[in-house]
Amino acid sequence: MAPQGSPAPLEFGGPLGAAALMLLLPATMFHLLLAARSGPARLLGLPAPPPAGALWSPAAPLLWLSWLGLQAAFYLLPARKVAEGQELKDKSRLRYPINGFQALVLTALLVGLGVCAGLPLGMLTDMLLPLAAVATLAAFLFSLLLYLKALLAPASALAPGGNSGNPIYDFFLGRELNPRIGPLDCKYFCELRPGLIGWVLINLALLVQEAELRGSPSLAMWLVNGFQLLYVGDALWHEEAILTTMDITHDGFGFMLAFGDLAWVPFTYSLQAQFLLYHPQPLELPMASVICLVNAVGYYIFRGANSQKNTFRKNPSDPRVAGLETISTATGKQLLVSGWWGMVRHPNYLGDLIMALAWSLPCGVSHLLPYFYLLYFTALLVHREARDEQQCLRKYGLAWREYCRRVPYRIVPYVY
Ligand SMILES: NC(=O)C1=CN([C@@H]2O[C@H](COP(=O)(O)OP(=O)(O)OC[C@H]3O[C@@H](n4cnc5c(N)ncnc54)[C@H](OP(=O)(O)O)[C@@H]3O)[C@@H](O)[C@H]2O)C=CC1
Ligand SMILES: CC(C)=CCC[C@@H](C)[C@H]1CC=C2C3=C(CC[C@@]21C)[C@@]1(C)CC[C@H](O)C(C)(C)[C@@H]1CC3
Repeated sequence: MAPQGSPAPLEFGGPLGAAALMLLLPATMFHLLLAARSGPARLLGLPAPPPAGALWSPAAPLLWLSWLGLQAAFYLLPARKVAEGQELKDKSRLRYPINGFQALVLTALLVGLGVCAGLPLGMLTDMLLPLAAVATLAAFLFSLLLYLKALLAPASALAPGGNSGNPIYDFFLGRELNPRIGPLDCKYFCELRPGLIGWVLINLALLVQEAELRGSPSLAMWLVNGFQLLYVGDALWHEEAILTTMDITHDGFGFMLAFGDLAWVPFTYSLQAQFLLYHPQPLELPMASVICLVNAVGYYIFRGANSQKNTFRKNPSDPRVAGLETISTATGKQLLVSGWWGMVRHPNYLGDLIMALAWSLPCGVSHLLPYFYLLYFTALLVHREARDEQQCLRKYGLAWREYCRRVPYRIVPYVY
């Protein structure tokens, strides 16, 4: 265990790993976008190269910037609540507007009005490659600006992780913990608004385009749209909960999150809907009902576990959690050892993975491509679990070891 106060150990394979990821992640994203459009739709193997000019459109930067501007404007509107973040190194707490769900509703109203006025939403699907190119470029430029901005930031504003002194590693992980431009908190804004809401908008455009091509959207397309809308709506409804995640409290804002939020989430998380537009899949009602049940079970575990921990962290005496068994730690905080958090050490990851399976199943079993999200997400959560484990061991020491003894499985009971 690294002693408290020592420099954070290098993650993601250090500078070499960070450099490789900065090339691999955008390459994978474009590979997936092209594979979804190609006839064989192979996850592995090279898809046909895009026709000349398919990666660029002069309208794309304008469209993308307008989208970012619109979401920033919604962020700055009066909020139903202003929440305080975790205590920072200098003992202060930042304030965050809780109006993400409002931004989703306003976006839906605006898009609805646009469609009634003749906006060709389905045509957005032809712009996905150029928009992904703009988002990738923007993520690189934005990360560079954030890196330079951090040079002027006080030491107390720097993240525990992204300040190793190696420019490649620090550019990737992000140096400043909570960079702000005026009232806009860049990381909090990017993590929940343009990418997540953009994801459901892309899904909707794919559904509209399918209806235009084939007369009506398929049942599979409805399911994928419905499940992912529920997931995004849930994230925005419980927006305040993100303030305690490691992305906000531990990770700096660098290329990893900028690219992840602005490009990776909207363009790769919509892969199932993209696949379905180009490769329609038959789905009968009985199978659809089973898939809905799988999603419902996943959501029940995901929401139950996340809400239980959030309620407990806000107020351990809340009657909904007061009866649960706990372990005391030297920091004064307690750890739950019964309820969802007594079943495995990351029950919320288990629920999230079950939902990920339900999002791929409507795409049938003839192709591996729509299962990319499940495979990637398993790798991401296994790695994230290991990172969180290290951080908890550093925070809670022996109490964490005792928790691991009492709750031996990490994500899947009796398996892992
Ligand atoms: N769709 C996607 O791409 C992604 C989704 N997610 C989802 O985001 C959600 C949040 O995940 P994440 O931020 O990784 O982590 P968690 O919400 O699991 O939070 C981990 C933290 O919870 C606290 N904790 C751990 N065990 C206990 C316990 N027994 N009792 C009380 N508190 C405990 C610790 O913090 P402390 O003690 O300081 O409170 C720990 O650091 C998950 O549902 C995950 O599936 C995450 C990444 C990507
Ligand atoms: C491969 C790559 C570029 C990695 C970067 C990782 C990011 C894509 C993810 C890190 C944590 C995330 C979270 C969500 C989306 C993906 C990223 C940004 C999240 C907003 C999805 C909705 C959930 O309900 C959530 C709010 C719990 C979640 C928070 C973490």
